Amino acid sequence: MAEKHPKPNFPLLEVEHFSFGFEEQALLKDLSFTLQKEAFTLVGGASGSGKSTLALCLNGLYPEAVEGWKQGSIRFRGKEAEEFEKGSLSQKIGVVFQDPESQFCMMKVEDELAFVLENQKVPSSAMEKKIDSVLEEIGMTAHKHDVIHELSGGQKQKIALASILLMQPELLVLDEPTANLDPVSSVEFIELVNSVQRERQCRVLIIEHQPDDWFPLLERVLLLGRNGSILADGSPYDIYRSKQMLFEEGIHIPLFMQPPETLVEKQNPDCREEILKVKGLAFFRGEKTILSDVDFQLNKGEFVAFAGENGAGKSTLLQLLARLIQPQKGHIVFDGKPLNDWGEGALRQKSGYVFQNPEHQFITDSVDEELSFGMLMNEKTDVKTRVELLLKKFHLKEHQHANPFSLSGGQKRRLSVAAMLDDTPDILFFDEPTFGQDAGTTEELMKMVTALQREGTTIIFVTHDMELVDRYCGRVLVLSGSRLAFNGEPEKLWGRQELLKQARLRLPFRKREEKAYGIVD
Ligand SMILES: Nc1ncnc2c1ncn2[C@@H]1O[C@H](COP(=O)(O)OP(=O)(O)OP(=O)(O)O)[C@@H](O)[C@H]1O
Ligand SMILES: Nc1ncnc2c1ncn2[C@@H]1O[C@H](COP(=O)(O)OP(=O)(O)OP(=O)(O)O)[C@@H](O)[C@H]1O
Repeated sequence: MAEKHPKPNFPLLEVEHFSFGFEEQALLKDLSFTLQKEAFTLVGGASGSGKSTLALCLNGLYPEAVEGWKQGSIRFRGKEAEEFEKGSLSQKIGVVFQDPESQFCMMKVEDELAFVLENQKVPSSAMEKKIDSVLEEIGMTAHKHDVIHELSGGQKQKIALASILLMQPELLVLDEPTANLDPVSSVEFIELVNSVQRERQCRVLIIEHQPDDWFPLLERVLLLGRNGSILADGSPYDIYRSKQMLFEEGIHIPLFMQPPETLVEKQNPDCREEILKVKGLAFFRGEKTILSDVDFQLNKGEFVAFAGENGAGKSTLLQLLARLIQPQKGHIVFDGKPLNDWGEGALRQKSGYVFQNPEHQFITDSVDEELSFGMLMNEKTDVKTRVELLLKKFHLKEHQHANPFSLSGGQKRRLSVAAMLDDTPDILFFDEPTFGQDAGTTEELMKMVTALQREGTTIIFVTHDMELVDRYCGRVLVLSGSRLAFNGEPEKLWGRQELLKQARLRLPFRKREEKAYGIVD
């Protein structure tokens, strides 16, 4: 196919001795690389290494939009970033940010896309055609008139992509685009990006912790080190072969390049003592049934996952169990007593909740205060030592005085989890605790969670990560069509092909491999 973007003699992007920081602190250090041929490049690196910051510098938002400084240069097609008219570089280098919702300005899909075109001064007479064409390209024609906040996570991600595609970017930067998607939506989104790239002949930079599903598309991997400088830059196979270096930096290695995993021995506790009992639970939002007829019980010390497609009601169920919201029908019994009979103080002491959006949890102005807040409330001793330990375990020590809102996505998530892990509560509710985390932190987090489980804490994870379900969970509950569609061991779920399809779940890597080799039917 003919190249859509003419190729002058200049490389697409040249980053030369580029550094960026705030006050004395350099976040990106002396980066030099050129992008030209490769269709897909993955930018990886430990959480906090500066990947999102790099994306913001590339499209010209930083240092303009913040009080930051920069050294060195970024050139696009031979022209210095600062020589571009305000806002025009972000059309050539289009970034889809980590949280697509932060990108939307309008209520409805077509208005959002029209807004983007308006900013580009496209005449109204030409808008409809462009909107229809981009919606067709991403397979969202049927959703033209939909309200954005009523779309599923995967659909929102597609609309965020569409709004960037309308600017005809030559370089498309996607910052953890599949982190919030259910397993099938995630694969579909990757296929979509692949077809967009082939059709438009643009170049794509993917910022991602988990390289697995992107791997077949990747031509190059560029890793940032914890100190914000380039750690490695080369072909995917060469980079991911350096296992020791990746391990030390806490970077995920593709599953197929890891030694055959021995499954973590799941701790299926003998304990038959019930901690939660749910009967006839139903929850509605207006006319919409979110959950109905949900019955199950959990025992002390179990490690349970809630799985299901985007919008299936997993977070809703978790919030109901933690009494953050009230059901319209049904009963919940917690530790032998109706949930509503518990006093607020006693309930909060017995349980911990990690929100899907970590920012919903922050109540203080600094990382160390955030960690000590609960301890002081519960009149704990040794607060300083306990805080130090958590800072160290969660790699937050050098940010202890930072405002929680200024942290990177992964750091925010680590802080929200760490704030719940000091104690040994009876039950811990986690809404997607591992998304956007590097390998090192995921490992550390799972060690701490399983240690708590050994001490008798019941753990509930809402997760899209089937590897995690496979390795750690004794039980998985699948929500589909507003009902509880499965309640049992993960191994049994992996045998239920139809249900997996219906709930938009995937087999974990281990089972996909077995299937590929004909070991299972
Ligand atoms: N505050 C709200 N107002 C209106 N609708 C909501 C609200 N919160 C959730 N919903 C809707 O309720 C349904 C269930 O949402 P919920 O967040 O529980 O799903 P989920 O399974 O956790 O999804 P995801 O995997 O995308 O996080 C979805 O259709 C969602 O759009
Ligand atoms: N506005 C800000 N003020 C001060 N420090 C900041 C600000 N924004 C980001 N940082 C710091 O810059 C560093 C890099 O953050 P960035 O979000 O680029 O990391 P990342 O590699 O994308 O991380 P993650 O994988 O966790 O998303 C972090 O240590 C973060 O705390």
